[in-house]
Order: sequence, then C-alpha cells, then structure tokens
Amino acid sequence: MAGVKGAAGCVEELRRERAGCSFNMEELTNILDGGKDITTRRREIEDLMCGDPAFKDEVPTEYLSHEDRYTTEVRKVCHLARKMAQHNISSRELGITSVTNLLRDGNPLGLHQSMFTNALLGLASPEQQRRWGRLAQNNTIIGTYAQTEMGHGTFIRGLETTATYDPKTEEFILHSPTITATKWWPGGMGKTCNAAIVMAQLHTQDECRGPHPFFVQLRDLDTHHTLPGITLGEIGPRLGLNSQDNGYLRFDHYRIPRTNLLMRHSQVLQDGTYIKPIHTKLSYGTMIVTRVGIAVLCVKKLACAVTIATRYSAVRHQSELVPGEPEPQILEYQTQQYKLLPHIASVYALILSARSVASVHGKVTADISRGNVDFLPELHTLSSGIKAVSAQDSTQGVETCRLACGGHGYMASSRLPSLYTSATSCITLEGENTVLLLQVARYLIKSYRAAVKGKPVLPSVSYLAASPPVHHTPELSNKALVEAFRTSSASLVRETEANLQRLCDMGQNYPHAWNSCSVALVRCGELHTRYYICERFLSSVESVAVSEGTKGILVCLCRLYLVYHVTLNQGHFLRSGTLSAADLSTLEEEMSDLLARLRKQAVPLVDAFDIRDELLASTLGAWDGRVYERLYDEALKSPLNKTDVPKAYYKYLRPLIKASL
Ligand SMILES: CCCCCCCC/C=C\CCCCCCCCCCCC(=O)SCCNC(=O)CCNC(=O)[C@H](O)C(C)(C)COP(=O)(O)OP(=O)(O)OC[C@H]1O[C@@H](n2cnc3c(N)ncnc32)[C@H](O)[C@@H]1OP(=O)(O)O
Ligand SMILES: Cc1cc2nc3c(=O)[nH]c(=O)nc-3n(C[C@H](O)[C@H](O)[C@H](O)COP(=O)(O)OP(=O)(O)OC[C@H]3O[C@@H](n4cnc5c(N)ncnc54)[C@H](O)[C@@H]3O)c2cc1C
Repeated sequence: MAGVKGAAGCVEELRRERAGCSFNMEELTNILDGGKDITTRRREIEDLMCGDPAFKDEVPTEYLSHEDRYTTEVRKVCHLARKMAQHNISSRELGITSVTNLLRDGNPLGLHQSMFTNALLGLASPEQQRRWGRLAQNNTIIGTYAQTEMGHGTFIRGLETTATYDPKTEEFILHSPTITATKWWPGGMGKTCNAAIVMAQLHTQDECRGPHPFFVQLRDLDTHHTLPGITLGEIGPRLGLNSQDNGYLRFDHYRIPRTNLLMRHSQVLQDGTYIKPIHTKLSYGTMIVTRVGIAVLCVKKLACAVTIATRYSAVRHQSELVPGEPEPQILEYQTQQYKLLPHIASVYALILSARSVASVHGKVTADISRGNVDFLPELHTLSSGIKAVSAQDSTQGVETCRLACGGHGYMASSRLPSLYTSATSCITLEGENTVLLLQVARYLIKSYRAAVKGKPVLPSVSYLAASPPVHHTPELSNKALVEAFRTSSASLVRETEANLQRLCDMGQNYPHAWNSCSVALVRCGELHTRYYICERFLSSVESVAVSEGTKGILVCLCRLYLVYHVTLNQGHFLRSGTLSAADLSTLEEEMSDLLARLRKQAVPLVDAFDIRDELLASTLGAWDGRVYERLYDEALKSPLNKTDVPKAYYKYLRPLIKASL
C-alpha cells in the first residue's frame, strides 16, 4: 500500500486538499534539504534503501522480545552498512536522508556512525586518523562514545575513570575505582561495539590533567569476546530506543598504549610530559557537533509527527461544527489548526537555524586549526541553545500531534508513541537541556558584564551591549517582532544580572547567588536562543530566491512562528515594555487569520516534507490517507489474534469464571 503518489489512489479528502496547493512544493522540499542537488541525492538513497525488502519488518517491533528487537535492528543496520559501502554512500550522506527511520527502535550503529567517527575526525591526530579512520569506515572497528558514568553525566570534570600514565611501559592504565565510575549509557556499547572513545581523567607526573579522550579496544576483533580487564554489558530496558544496546563498562587496571590518547589537541610525551591544548575545552568538541546534529535529528521526528497528524486531521471527521450538518474534517476546528500549524512552521525555523549554527561550526573549526579559539565560546553557546530548544519544541510538538490524533494517536501503529520516546531522549542526552541553557546564560551574563565595561563582545550577543532604551514597538511588522524579542532578551539578561549582583552585594557567594537566580537564567538562555531562531528564520525567508507562491507561504509560516512565540512568551514582552496588552490582542486576532489561511495549505505543506510512507511508517499518516484499513490490518497482526480463545483463558480465566458459577 505504501508509496503510491499521484491524484488517484488517495482518499477524496486528501485529493481535495492537494488540489488547492498554492505554492511550488519542490521548492519547499529543496529549502528543507538545503538545495536541489541534496534533494536529488537524498531521493536516490531513499529509493535504493526503501525498495529493498530486507528492511521490511515481518512482525511489528512491539511484539518482539528485547533480544529479538536488538537482533532485528542489527540485521537491518548491517545490511544498511553493506549497501552503503557497495553504493559508496558516506555516513554524512546518510545523514541527509531519513533512512534510519527504517530502524524502528534505535540504531545499534548510531554512535559509531556519529560520535565515534566525529571524535576520530575532531580529536585524533592525523597519524591516529590514518591508523583507525579506514578501519572505522570499513566497520572493522565499531565504536561508541563512552563518557557518562553511573554517578556523573552532566559534570564531566567529576568523571571518576582514571587513565594513569606509566612511563616505564609507555602505557596508560585505565581503571574504574568505584561502582559510580562505571561507564553507563553509551549507545551500542552493550553488545555491538568492539571499541570506544573513552573519556577518563588523565594522570601523569603525579598530576591530574582533567578529562581526556582515549581510543580503547573493548572486544577481540575476531571472536568479539570482551578483552581481559574489561567488564561490559547492556543496561536494560529504557523508555524507548531499546535496540540501541546502551551499555555499561568497567576497567580493572586495563593497559593501553600511550599513543591511544587522542592527540590532536593535547599530548603526553614518552617521559610523561603533558602538552596542554590551546583551549581546555577542545576535548569537548565532539559534543558540540553532535548537539547540532541532534537539533536536526529531533526536528525530523517532529516533521514525521506533524505529517501524520495533519493528514489524519484531513481524513478524520468528528462531531458537528454547525448543528445538523455532516461531521467536518477535524482540521476545520481552529483548536486543531493551532495544535498543528505552528509545528509545521517550527520545522522550517529550527532546520534553518540549525543550518546556520552548522555553518558557524564550519568556520570555527577552520579557525581552531589555525590556532584561533576566539569564537569557540560563541559556538558552544549557539550549539547548546539550538540543541536545547529544538529538543524541547520537537518533543512538545510530537506530543501535541499525538494528542491531536485522539485515541488512534495512542496506537503504536500510528508511530506517534515511538516518535515521542525518541524525541524526548534528546532533551536528556548530549547535555541535559536545563544544564545547556544555563551554559547559554553564563555566556550572556559574562558578555553583558563585558559590554557594560565597554569591552568588545562577539556578534551573536552584541545586542546586549547596544541595548536600546525600552520603548513600545510602534508597529508589529516581522522586523519589529524580531526586535521585540531582542529587546526583551536584553532586558531579561539585564534584570537577572542585577538580581545576581544584588544577591552578591548582600553577601551571597557567586555560585549560590547563581543558583538562586537559575530559574530566571534558564529563561534568559531560552529567550536568547528563541531570538536567534526568529532572526535566522526571518532572514532566511527574506533572502530566499523562489517563486511568488512559495515565498508567500514561507512568509506566512514565518509570521505564524513569530506571532505564536510572541503570544506564548507574552509575559516577557509586557514586562520589558516592548509590547502592550493592545499589541498582544492585535497579534492574537492576527493568529486567527493566519490559522485560517494556512489551514488551506496544511496538507501540501506536510507533503513538502517529502517523507516516504516506508519512512513515516504510520497507519494514520500514509500518503493515501487510508487510515481505517491500515489500523484494521495492523490489529490483525496481534499475536493474541492467532487463536480465538487465548491460552490465558484455560490457565486463569476459566478457573475464575467456573469458580464463581
Ligand atoms: C542542517 C545541517 C546540520 C548538519 C549537522 C551535521 C552534524 C552531524 C553530526 C552528528 C550527527 C548527530 C547524530 C546524532 C546521533 C547521536 C546520538 C547521541 C547520543 C547521546 C550521546 C551522549 O549523550 S554523549 C555524552 C554527552 N554529555 C554531555 O553533553 C555532558 C554535558 N556537560 C557538559 O557539556 C559540561 O560538563 C558542562 C558544559 C555542563 C560544564 O562543563 P565544565 O564543568 O567543564 O565547565 P564549566 O561549567 O566550569 O565551564 C568552564 C568554561 O568552559 C566553557 N565550556 C563548557 N563546555 C564547553 C565546550 N563544549 N566548548 C567550549 N567551552 C565550553 C564554559 O562555558 C565555561 O566558560 P567560561 O568562559 O568560564 O564561562
Ligand atoms: C538515550 C540516551 C542515550 C545516551 N547515550 C550516551 C552515549 O552514547 N554516551 C554517553 O557518554 N552518554 C550517553 N547518554 C548519557 C547522557 O549524556 C546523560 O544522561 C546526560 O548528559 C545527562 O546527564 P545525567 O544523566 O548525569 O543527568 P544529571 O546531570 O544527573 O541530571 C539530573 C537533573 O539534575 C539537573 N542538573 C544537573 N546539573 C545541574 C546544574 N549544574 N544546574 C542545574 N541543574 C542541574 C538536570 O537539569 C536534571 O534535571 C545517553 C543518555 C540517554 C538518555
């Protein structure tokens, strides 16, 4: 049933919705992909993979045991890896597609293809890259990124695993001194990987030099047995992503060669002399690039969810809008439009902003290779902010889409539950959201204080320095709304800094004063990032060269995004005096108009996300809209339906029923 395109083959409601499309769908698809060529390549790869029966699930994942789920996904991902090699598809190219949606329950090679590979690229010396790069690319070495410990995730400086240099043998001795030092969580580490980049406290010449990355072989490359001195296993069932074999790892005085310290930024010489990096946080670089990747990854989950919920809302009829008239499509209800349309706009806003951060990442990486780390704090701030806001918005958006589908949204076959469990993981992993927003706030407060003293600050926070006098915004144009965000953000930073200072003046030490202000500080981090996203979205929409119809719809989406977030955050605007209560009423009225206008384009807008049925994998969201047939077919797959009377009847129900007779 999957993948039928064209006017025929879909239910009448969807055919009608598509007939009213006011823009060039292909242009929107190209914008989301990042260019026409990328769309072409993405489709080539998706055609190749989706057409392959080896990726089909015979039994829905939810009916499988923990072990069978893992085995099924390993089978599929190994097939995928072989196909990638055969057809010369790189991990980066795979990243432009949604092919990993063929893996329903997490990717056992996900960490290998992302953080492990990126750690080798970013933290290993050129010689080390020659040594391990090819082996990793060939999948001879399958690695993960082992940083988090049972007792320490956020606070990297608190890691307990030690790597003590022994100059006599020119080796590091890796050791897990306590239960809390057990590495805990790394994806693929339980059973799949035979190597890892391990973050451990480097000790040399009787001094601890802080957390550093080491290449560590964990299993025999031939037998796959765990090497002596290492204890490895899988951590057990999780909320979602259960095929990703997140693992635990302990070291018992396990020796590795000196040259296994990743030496791009810092080195230990044969005699144990430590050579410092040009910036102490360069060893955290893999997390920075992954945060940008995760921002994109969770928006893709949101794009799936909103596609499913929008198509379903066009097909589903419920209640009476006008008494006595036929049941309308639920998409006619304004509340339903409010649940869905802002999230369609979010997909554009977040993808375009993450792309901007990715380009800052490219520039800063080039700077660092020339010895310039001036822009690293700004990159850390942007990547932390975009990851946190994207994960939060995507998760809330996916959940809203699930709720928007009523009871059927609760069915596993809708795919909305598993989209939720994967999106929400992004709030925690790769830096817990609150913690990352506090990092953004730290940079804002520091920059604001520097600016007040007349010191130069970097571009993304220069507005703090030039904070204009608070005034009521005279008009409500897009530009004015972005400016209102900027002014409110500057005002919140100013107010929070004043509170921080007041507490210090009253005798609190700085860390306690910081903690006392941290609810407001998180808001500062969030508002600054929202301002960045709004500014990037507007500037991308203004500069994009597309046909009139496409420009029109983008402008409308951007306007909805701005109005939606201004009204959601109205407290900040009222408090800073940038908008009045009357302005907010005007914007709320405009929101009604925008919802009504965009409602007509809702289905074409999600079609433009161009997510194939095989990758959407939803009974509610398929292109042809045949929701009820699919729900029924999926129900028939329940193992309980194999027999009319279940075994449990004979074992438990019958004795109960008969006893009461
Ligand atoms: C559209 C195009 C997009 C293209 C993108 C392409 C990219 C593709 C790449 C990847 C694909 C992604 C695929 C995703 C699949 C992967 C799934 C991942 C699974 C999850 C894996 C993990 O979870 S790994 C573990 C992650 N762990 C964390 O993130 C821990 C979080 N904690 C921290 O980061 C830090 O400890 C901390 C920041 C919270 C604090 O650090 P610390 O205590 O050391 O510092 P201080 O608070 O004392 O601060 C000192 C000083 O340092 C600054 N700083 C901190 N971190 C950094 C940094 N990373 N870089 C630069 N500077 C940093 C801090 O701000 C302070 O600065 P001051 O100047 O002193 O104020
Ligand atoms: C699905 C999944 C996959 C993962 N994959 C990997 C992997 O491959 N490799 C790896 O190394 N790790 C991995 N992790 C671990 C992940 O990176 C950590 O769980 C994450 O960084 C959060 O750290 P934590 O668990 O220690 O939470 P904690 O830091 O203990 O957080 C608990 C609470 O404390 C709060 N908190 C902590 N510090 C502060 C602070 N300074 N200020 C205010 N509040 C604070 C947090 O906001 C949170 O509410 C994975 C985790 C998950 C869920």
